[in-house]
Amino acid sequence: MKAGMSLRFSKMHGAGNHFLVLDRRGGLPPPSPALVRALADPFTGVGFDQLLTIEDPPRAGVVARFGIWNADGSAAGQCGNGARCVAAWLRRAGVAGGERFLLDSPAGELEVACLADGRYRLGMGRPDFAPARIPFAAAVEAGEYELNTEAGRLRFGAVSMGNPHAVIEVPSAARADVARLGPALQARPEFPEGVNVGFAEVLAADRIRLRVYERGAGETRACGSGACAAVVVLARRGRVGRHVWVELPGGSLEIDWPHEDAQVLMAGPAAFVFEGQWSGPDPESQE
Ligand SMILES: N[C@H](CCC[C@H](N)C(=O)O)C(=O)O
Repeated sequence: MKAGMSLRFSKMHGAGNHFLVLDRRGGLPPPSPALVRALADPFTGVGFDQLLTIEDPPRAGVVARFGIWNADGSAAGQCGNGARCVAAWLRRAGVAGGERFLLDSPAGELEVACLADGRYRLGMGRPDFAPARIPFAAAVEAGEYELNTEAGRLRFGAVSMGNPHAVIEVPSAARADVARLGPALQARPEFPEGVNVGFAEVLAADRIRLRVYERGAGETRACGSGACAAVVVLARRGRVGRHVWVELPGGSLEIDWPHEDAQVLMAGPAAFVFEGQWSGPDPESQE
């Protein structure tokens, strides 16, 4: 994008996980990492956890594709809360017509269902526990791992939901030292592409509390793929059932994982906050 740029965007959130939504279907080039960082600045930019782009669909039958950038400018493979906001954006724009449609994401196609209560339910794909595809450097797929970090020895489950997740079970999510343990695990070389770190407190077989220190964004008020990751890790451990309410600081998500080979279903809200226009110099020339 050239000097003296101007961008129209939508500001949205899904359970408090907040986004800038940029329509690229008119041929807008992908945002540079420098532009993402400039827009993410809460003081001189717009402020968000992720920037989501709306893009032309890769094939007939798919309504649109969306791209995902974390606030630090890094690209991501999946964003559950963001996918619901993209679905709401496409519905309001009249691009998506019916109650059910397909979206394409960097992690593949997602089935969207618009629920009568105003929430959106997404098929988030099947969890992948294979270390090589998380990616996580482990000799064998153990599901559960331990690592010595600068914040002490941590025990966690590891899984990909199209993006990498580590889930640590804690006695109290409120008292978890998220700001110290999250970066400590992310710093480990065993996660060569980084990792989103979830801190899960089991309240009942169908209810957990969760906080997530996200890759490229820090602690967010909610993480959709993180909620899916926490449920599948805890379900495999026998700590929760197959239908779980996940209570995050910004709201609740409803997760279903019918059986070991099934895809994970996530239902939750999507909200519009405001429409805006950003103008500024090309950050590429500033960095
Ligand atoms: N930070 C994540 C992307 C956003 C995921 C989260 N906001 C969600 O709702 O799934 C990553 O780098 O993999």
